[in-house]
This record gives sequence, C-alpha cells and structure tokens, in this order.
Amino acid sequence: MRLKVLVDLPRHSRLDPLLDYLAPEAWPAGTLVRVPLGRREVCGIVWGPGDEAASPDGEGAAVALREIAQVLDALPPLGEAWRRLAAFAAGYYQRSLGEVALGALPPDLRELDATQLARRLRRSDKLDRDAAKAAASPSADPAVAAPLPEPSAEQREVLAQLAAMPPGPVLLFGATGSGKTEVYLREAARVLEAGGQVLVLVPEINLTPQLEARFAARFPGRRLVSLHSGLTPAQRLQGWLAAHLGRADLVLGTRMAIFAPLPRLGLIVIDEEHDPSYKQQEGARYSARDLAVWRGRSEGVPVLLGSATPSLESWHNALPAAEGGAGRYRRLDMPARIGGGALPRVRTVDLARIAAQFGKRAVYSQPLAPPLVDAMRERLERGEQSLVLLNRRGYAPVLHCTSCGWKSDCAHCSAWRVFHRSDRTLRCHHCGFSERVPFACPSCGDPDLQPMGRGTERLEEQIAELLPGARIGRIDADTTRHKGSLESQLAQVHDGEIDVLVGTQMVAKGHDFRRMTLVAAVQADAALFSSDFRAPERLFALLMQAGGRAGRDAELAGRSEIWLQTWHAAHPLYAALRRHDYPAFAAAQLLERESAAMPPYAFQALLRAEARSQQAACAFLDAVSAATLDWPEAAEVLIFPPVPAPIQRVADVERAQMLLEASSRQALHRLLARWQPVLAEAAAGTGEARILRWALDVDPLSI
Ligand SMILES: Nc1ncnc2c1ncn2[C@@H]1O[C@H](COP(=O)(O)OP(=O)(O)OP(=O)(O)O)[C@@H](O)[C@H]1O
Ligand SMILES: [Zn+2]
Repeated sequence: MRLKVLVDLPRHSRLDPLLDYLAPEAWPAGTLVRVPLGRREVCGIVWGPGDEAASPDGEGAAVALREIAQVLDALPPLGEAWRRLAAFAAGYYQRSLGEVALGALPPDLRELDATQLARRLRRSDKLDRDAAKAAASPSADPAVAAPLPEPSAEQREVLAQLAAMPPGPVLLFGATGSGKTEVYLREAARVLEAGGQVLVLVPEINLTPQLEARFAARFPGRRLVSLHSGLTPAQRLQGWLAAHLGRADLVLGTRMAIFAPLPRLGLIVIDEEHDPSYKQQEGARYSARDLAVWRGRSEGVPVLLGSATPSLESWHNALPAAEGGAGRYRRLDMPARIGGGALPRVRTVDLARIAAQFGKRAVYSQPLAPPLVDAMRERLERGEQSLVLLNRRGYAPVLHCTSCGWKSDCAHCSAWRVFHRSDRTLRCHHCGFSERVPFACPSCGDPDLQPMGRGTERLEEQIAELLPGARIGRIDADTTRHKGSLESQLAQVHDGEIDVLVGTQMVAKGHDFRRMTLVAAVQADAALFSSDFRAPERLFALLMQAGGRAGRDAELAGRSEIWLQTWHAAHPLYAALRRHDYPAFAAAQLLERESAAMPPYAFQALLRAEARSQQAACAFLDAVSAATLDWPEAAEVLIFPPVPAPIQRVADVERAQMLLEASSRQALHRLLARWQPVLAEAAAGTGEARILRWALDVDPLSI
C-alpha cells in the first residue's frame, strides 16, 4: 500500500514535501520512518494514506514508487495535535511543512535508525527510572520541602478567577515582584494534580536555571526537563523523549520548546510574554508566543501570558471591545509588589538643565551627571549596589582621526567597526571582521586617533574615575563569551563583591538582585526618535524590567530609584514611567499606532532580499511586486516600494526589503498563500541579477 511521508526537502525544491512511498502495512500518521530520497536515506514522518488513485501513467509515474526503508515504531506516533501545530506554523509563517515539522525534532533523532533508536529508548528508560527513583527518595520527600507561601490577596483573587474561567488565553498583568511566578506554580500544581503536563516558556536560556530551580523545589516528586539550545544534542533528545513519552510532567524551555510533543498538555505559561526573543529571527520566523496561543486554542488548554509590560499586541488583545480593544484574551491584574514594597522612584536627569548649570562639558565628557554620581556614592557608602545600563558594548562605537576625519568603517558592511580597548581591536559587530587598532590613521598617517561616543568598556572606566574605590563589574556579550562566565559574574553580584554593575540589556531581565537600590539608564533617548516604531515599547519595557531589579528586598524598596538621563525630560513616555503607568503608556502608543494604521491595527509581512548589488535586490522585489499588483488578493494589501535594509550591506552582501501591510490578517494571508511560486520565479535570475537569498518574515518585529 501507499503512504504519504513528509520529508524535509531542500529549500527551493519545487517538489511537494509529501511524497508517496510503498509500505507493507498502514503505519499510523505521525510514525517516524526512514525513506530513500535521491541517493540518501532521510528521516520522514508518515502523514497519512498515499494516493492509491494516482493513475499509473499520470504525472510522477515515470518514477517508480520506492519503499519505506525502516519504520521507527518503537516510538509512539507524533499525535494529531502536534501535526496540526506543525501544519499551522508552516502555513502561517510560509515555510515548507517538511522544514517546520522535521526541524522541530531533535537533530539527533533525525539521524537514528531503528536499531539505534531502540538502544536509545532503552537507555532513556533507565534514565527515567533513575530519575523517578531519585524523585521518590526520602531526601526529596515533599513533606520536607519548603512550606508554601500563603498567597497574597491579589494572588488569591487571580487564582480564583483562573479556576472559574474556561480555558483560553489570559494575560497576567503583574508588576515586577508582584508574585507572577507564584501564580504559575499554583496553576501548574493544579494541572499536575489532574494528570496534565505543563509547558513553561522563558525568553532566555540564562533564565531557565533560576526558574528550573524554583519549579524543582516546588514539585520534588515530579519529572522536570528543559529544552533549549544550550543543551548537548543527547540531552536535548533525552528531554524531548521524556516529553513525548509523557514521562516529563514539566517542560521548561525557550521558544523552541513550543514544538515539544506533549500528549497530556494541560497548561502553557509564557513568562515575560513581551520579550522579542520569542520570535525566531531566521529560517521559519515563528513567534513562540503566538503559536502558544494558537496551540492552547487548538488543544483546549489554558495559556497564561505574564508580564509587567505586555506587548502592545497582547495588551490590545486583552482590552475589551468596549475600550477599543480586540477582547480576545482575558486580563488579570496584580499591581502590588509582594510584601507591599514600593516600586522604585523614577528620577529624570534633565541634561539640558545640567548643561546650563555645570557647563556643556559636564554633559558631553562625563557619562553620569553630578546628581547621579552623588546618588551612586550614597549607595556605595551604605553598602548597596547600583546598575548602570548602556546598550552598546565595546569601548567606543567609532574610532576617528582628528586631522583628516577618517572613521573606522567596515570594509564589508555599511557600518562602523567598534573600538574594543581590552584587546585593542576594531571589530565589526555585523560581519565579525576584526583588526588590530592601527598605530596611525590609515588615511593620513596622523597617530592621533580618538574614540567617538561610548560603549560599556569606556563607561566602566569612566565610572571608576568618578567613584574611586568602588568595585566595578561589567556584564555584556564580550565578558560572557565563555561558558559559565555569566553565571560566575552574576554570582559575584549576588555575593556583594561588586558595587557598581555596568551592563547591556542582558542584565536587565529576570535577575533578582537583592542589594540593588539604583538602576540608571545613561542614554535612553535614542529609542524615542528611532525609525523603528516598536522602539518606545521596548524602551519602556526595558526600563520597567530594569527597575524591577531594584528594591526587590521590601526593606530596601523605599530607597530604590531608577535614574534616567535625558534631553527630553518632558516626554510622555518618561512621564508615564515616573508614574509606573503602563496602561497610560500603552493607551498613548495604541492611539498613535491606530492613527498611523500600524500593528496591532494592521498586519505586516516583510520580504527581505540579499544580492551582490542593491540594484539586483531591489529588482527582485520590484518584479515580485509587479507580478502581484493586479491580483484580486492584492486589493486589500498595501505593497510598499522596496527600500534598502537598515544596514544596507553586511559581509559584502547588499540587502533590501519590501513591506506588505493589510488591515486584516486574512487579507494578508490570502496574498501570501499564492506568493511562493512568484517569489521562486522572480529569484531565478542569472549572473549579477541572481538573488542570493530571500526570506519572508510574517509579523516582523523589526522593520
Ligand atoms: N504569596 C507570597 N508570599 C510570600 N512571598 C512571595 C509570595 N509570592 C511570591 N513571593 C516572593 O516574592 C518574590 C517575587 O515574586 P515572583 O518572583 O513570583 O514575582 P514576579 O512577578 O514573577 O517577578 P518578576 O516579574 O519581577 O520576575 C519572590 O521572591 C517570591 O518568592
Ligand atoms: Zn562588517
């Protein structure tokens, strides 16, 4: 008989990834198999019965049907719900089903044959038995686990509401430190009790160990696995198998975990749902948050989205129709911090006033205004910590020549190379091109090369001058390159070995710094005037999150402060921030978005193209646009003219992009559904005009 088998074909193959194969019996859909494909043998998934009716002399009959080589039936088939999710994701994000479904399997699994799989499963059985034994051992007796905290009034109210609600997406809007995690734990307990599996997504791998520890401590008898890209392939396979076989009760992971097969799924939690890292930025550019909502609906399971600063999309979805929202999610609020701690006071340093008072040099040559330095010195004297945020690593973003004006541009990108003082290199953060800093200007020979602007390295150095005696630490992508270095640096902060921590946004998320009573953002203004319409939203979230690091100790909360240095002290974003008023900020932003017809009031897709020349990239986009314009499907879609990408050239490749916008998701998708052949055709130029790569990004986060 014939079976349809899903395989992962090369990207631009014109073949349907669902191929017919011969099989001696009707293996159920979702069964893993190995099939011959060309001269290789690859992993495939049985997707359903084959085309028995296909006439022997019809299309494709020229190729004799081949037989399924091996059936990996030691593994239970991937369930219907999982297959639906993969199919939806492929359709929605416009990728091939084979790529999405097979790409969602652990890479190691795709390589195994039936014998290896059987061996692997035996080993996995043993590991699972050991884990179960360890969980049941007296030292892990739930009776000796820490006593549960009594829920706060707000938590009680939220839990009661959740219990009374039909399953569906719920936005848990809770201030930083309001005890959202405790709500997740209680909801998880309820679901585990009823025999369900719980999926918890976090934005970053760095945050998984903390959360894992909390869940493990709360559910000592339960099997918990994590799924993220930091695992070895063997660990990833082991965790995936535990999820799929229904042995794992809790699955904790980053965005990739949204594709974990969970036969008893009972709850999905998305922590910090606003975080941009839920969106995959290559290949199938899916949003794990959006897929979670879809998966919850599809499987009739509640989805809990938590944040102190929800994405405007989620906020809009949770706003009742009567208030102009979409009314798709329920919303539950927890405005108060646990222990009644106050939220940190927000203080803006008006740089214009500082310049008038202390002179312009005080503003341009010093990273921190005098009142901020005083406030940090006070912390130092009291033995408290400060965090200074600057979203730019390196010593200075550009090095320049004082006599001829030469700047450290990258030979391969339309970008500056960043001056890194620690190893005296000029490094391009886009293509990686790196060279020793020249002794003299490459253009005129003058040895006086000067840094322009400031990155974290320089900030660290300048703070050391401003606060003599302070122990200063720095955490950014450069200091945490080696495995384990982030952990050890964070431990130093926790152990009080550091007085001032300088860092990029990677330190602003999730960490619980007990002695930190001051957070300062030294260059926040750029986001106010960015061409990226989401920049203010991200800035607000970053500052609230960072502020959430301060004063988590209720005792210290009273003197916790967020400091902002700005030239625009009266800006409404800062005004809302001073009041910790996310709803007001969101309302203002939504009003702007609505009048400009931008998301969440419009739906977008971005077509990116890469070619040897900008002209070729744009010609491709123009050709696609011209071929599409008179389609009925294009009537409700605005197709913008192609433009160079924000960073036009990276690693000698020119990049351009074209935006599509529609007022309804359906209208946009009707067009996209017909688009692929047009794209493939337009891309098939030759020579200079050949497109190197193109990619479609549905619901892009940055444009
Ligand atoms: N009901 C409670 N009683 C006592 N302590 C609690 C309670 N709920 C939470 N906590 C504690 O309060 C602190 C903050 O709670 P939690 O981490 O759950 O907040 P959160 O809203 O998830 O914070 P954030 O979003 O800032 O990470 C934690 O140390 C937690 O253990
Ligand atoms: Zn470069």
